[in-house]
Amino acid sequence: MSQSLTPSPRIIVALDFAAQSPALALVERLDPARCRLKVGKELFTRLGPAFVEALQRRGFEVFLDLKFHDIPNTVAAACEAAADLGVWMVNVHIAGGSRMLTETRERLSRMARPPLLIGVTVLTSLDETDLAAIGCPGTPRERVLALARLGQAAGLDGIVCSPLEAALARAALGREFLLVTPGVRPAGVSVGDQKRVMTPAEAVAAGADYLVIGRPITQAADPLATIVEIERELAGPPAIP
Ligand SMILES: O=c1ccn([C@@H]2O[C@H](COP(=O)(O)O)[C@@H](O)[C@H]2O)c(=O)[nH]1
Repeated sequence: MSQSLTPSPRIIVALDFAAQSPALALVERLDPARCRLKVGKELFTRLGPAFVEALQRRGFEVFLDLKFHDIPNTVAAACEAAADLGVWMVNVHIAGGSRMLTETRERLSRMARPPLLIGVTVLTSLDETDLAAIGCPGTPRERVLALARLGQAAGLDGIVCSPLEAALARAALGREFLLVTPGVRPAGVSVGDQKRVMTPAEAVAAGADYLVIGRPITQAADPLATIVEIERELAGPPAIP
């Protein structure tokens, strides 16, 4: 899959809300030319496919972030169901294994307009100590790279990683492989439950294609202005005449 060198829009707003009305109130203030939307486990469990369709009717491309992790047939079928919704991007946990990935890749590739298939490497809320506690020795960087290579070999379109691993992943996996990075915080904003974070400009400089940003935008007094501010940060300082 060929990608533009500067995918536009780069910002994916994570819609993590407990109900439809605050989520739609935020969406009404956003612009599909400036961001895509991510629907995760909380809203999808509450509202289901109808909510995704409502966002798409408003002109937004949707990343359905359900991070499937199950046996190959189950994950492949779930991704087909997501594709039937017409979403732009879906994801699975690469730790589900090579057969799960290849089966999903094959089944999506048979569809007329498959979504981008992205693999989660190491959640951005985990550090080396957390990994050790779940029986995974080594650094997040080592594990991200190993999982990313498995995902690339299975034909995924890209990975979810933290911006801290983006440069390493970009160097190892090439320009075409998509890097989707949560764990993004504008300077001075609370990191919350995230552990591996960078600013938007640092993430893009490191090689990230798409920035997943939730609370810094959804909890801002003016979410669209926050997006515009992040876009300015990404564009860099104005040229000196
Ligand atoms: O490793 C991962 C994978 C997914 N996420 C999701 O991204 C957003 C981040 O939200 P913030 O409010 O900007 O922290 C959230 O929906 C997560 O489920 C992630 O953070 N890390």
